[in-house]
Amino acid sequence: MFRILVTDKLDAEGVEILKRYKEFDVVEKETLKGDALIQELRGYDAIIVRSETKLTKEVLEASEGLKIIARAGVGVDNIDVPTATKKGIVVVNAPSGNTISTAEYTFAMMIALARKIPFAHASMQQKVWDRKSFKGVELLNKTLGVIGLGRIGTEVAKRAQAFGMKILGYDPYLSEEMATKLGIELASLERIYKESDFITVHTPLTDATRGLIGKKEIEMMKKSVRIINCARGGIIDEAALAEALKSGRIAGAAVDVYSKEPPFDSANPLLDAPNCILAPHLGASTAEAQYNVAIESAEAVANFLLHGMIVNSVNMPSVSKEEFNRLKAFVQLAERLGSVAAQILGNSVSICLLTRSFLKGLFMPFLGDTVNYVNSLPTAQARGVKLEETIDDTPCEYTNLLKIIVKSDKEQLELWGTVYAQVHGKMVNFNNYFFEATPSGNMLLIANDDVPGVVGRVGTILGEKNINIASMHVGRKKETRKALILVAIDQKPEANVIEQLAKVPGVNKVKFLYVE
Ligand SMILES: NC(=O)C1=CN([C@@H]2O[C@H](COP(=O)(O)OP(=O)(O)OC[C@H]3O[C@@H](n4cnc5c(N)ncnc54)[C@H](O)[C@@H]3O)[C@@H](O)[C@H]2O)C=CC1
Ligand SMILES: O=C(O)C(=O)COP(=O)(O)O
Repeated sequence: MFRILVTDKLDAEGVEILKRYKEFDVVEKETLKGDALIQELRGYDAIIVRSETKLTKEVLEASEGLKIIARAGVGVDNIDVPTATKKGIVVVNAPSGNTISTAEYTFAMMIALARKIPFAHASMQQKVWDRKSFKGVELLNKTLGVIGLGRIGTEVAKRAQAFGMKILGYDPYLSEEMATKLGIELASLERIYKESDFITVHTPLTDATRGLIGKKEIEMMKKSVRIINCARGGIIDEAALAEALKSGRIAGAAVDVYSKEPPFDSANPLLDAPNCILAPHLGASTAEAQYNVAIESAEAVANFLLHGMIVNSVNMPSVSKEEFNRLKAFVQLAERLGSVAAQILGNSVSICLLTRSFLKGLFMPFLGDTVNYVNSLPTAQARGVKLEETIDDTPCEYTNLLKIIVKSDKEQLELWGTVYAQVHGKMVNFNNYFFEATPSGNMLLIANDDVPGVVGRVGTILGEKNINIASMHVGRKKETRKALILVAIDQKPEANVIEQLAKVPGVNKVKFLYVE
């Protein structure tokens, strides 16, 4: 039975999906904070949150048994992802379910700003019929600066085109070709600040985007500019924006998100800034978006807990269901080869999903269960392991081949594996000894001279000790007259058996291996 905690308000359909599984115990709680969250979280396998629950370093460090955090939305800045990764907790989000809602909302903000609708509404509520104070501007032929051209930014740009706006865009990760296709002119931030009539930000909050627009940037802008932030509080410096509004340096702003939410106890200067539309983080608050993200998150949690399948992870490579099924045998094989390498080389190794699987296998014999698919890569990096991954399409004698080369201070090990019929993972090369074996369970790896009698004597000794041989594979190098025998056995042999085998004439080395 897996325990799943749902905090923040998740659409009922998402909760229903999870409750349909007999394997899940689903508990719904209001948004929890601090100690209450720490206490409650103990013993849960999964948690589903929106933006209100803060899964801080302290909360995650105190958690026990948590395997997956699902964010029913895009931004994961309420989750300490590095701590989750260190603890081996998969973090997934629901990246596309609220894109349209947030893009439409940004547009609603832009038009409301251009036509001063909320201010006119407030005046009407005061029973003032004022037709002079609320003269606005058209969007036609105006320049819109879009900073961050991901899912939401590009949808905003598409809508702006329909309104006849010119779009200047900035996103270090968007190619010129793609921008042109989208009808966006890529421009420097400086040009966007200088030429735009409206500026909207759609980036995540990162060290690079925190305070992206501050006093200096506002100084470059037109006096008539209107600024919109439906992305994350803190991308635009709140004090600088409030000051620009109060001094009339800019025409207006629309803000949905704040550096601290709710912003009331932090005396946010935007609260009493003029010409500023404020909303309580509503970009994704539509029936459609909430339905979409709840289903995406519930399915991600179910697929992970029941099948180990990872989709939309922000700290693990994601694979689709089809890809996962195709890769399953490779993942297992890579992990097993990693385990073989670790036991051969010892733990002084200096050196996609398969790499992580291999690394998991490589570190498990020394670090035990603390290492998993999520933290195997950071574990390797923290130990100074150098990694190189290459994909080679050149045809070879195998339909697929996983080649792994591990270098330690003292030696180098080359392992090859292949998967047959999408399920049977075989090790086919061990340091240029070719054979075909399943690296699993109790095994003896015997390096010997390629002379008659060795295999027989090994079999006799094991038989005398009542150790059953499950399979035996021999790889030979004719040029050096050396051989390698991999013997799968039903139980772990005593140390004296290994000593006895090592004394067999022609045997040079015997190593016991155990692979899950
Ligand atoms: N107000 C609300 O309720 C909602 C807010 N959001 C927020 O909107 C933002 C955008 O979401 P999506 O478009 O779904 O994300 P996305 O990941 O599709 O797009 C973000 C874009 O920002 C770009 N970017 C990153 N660093 C940048 C930098 N330094 N300068 C310029 N561009 C940079 C990335 O290349 C990417 O293209 C996120 O912060 C998300 O949390 C999303 C949904 C609802
Ligand atoms: O998806 C996002 O990034 C959002 O900001 C939406 O937040 P919410 O789920 O409405 O608390």
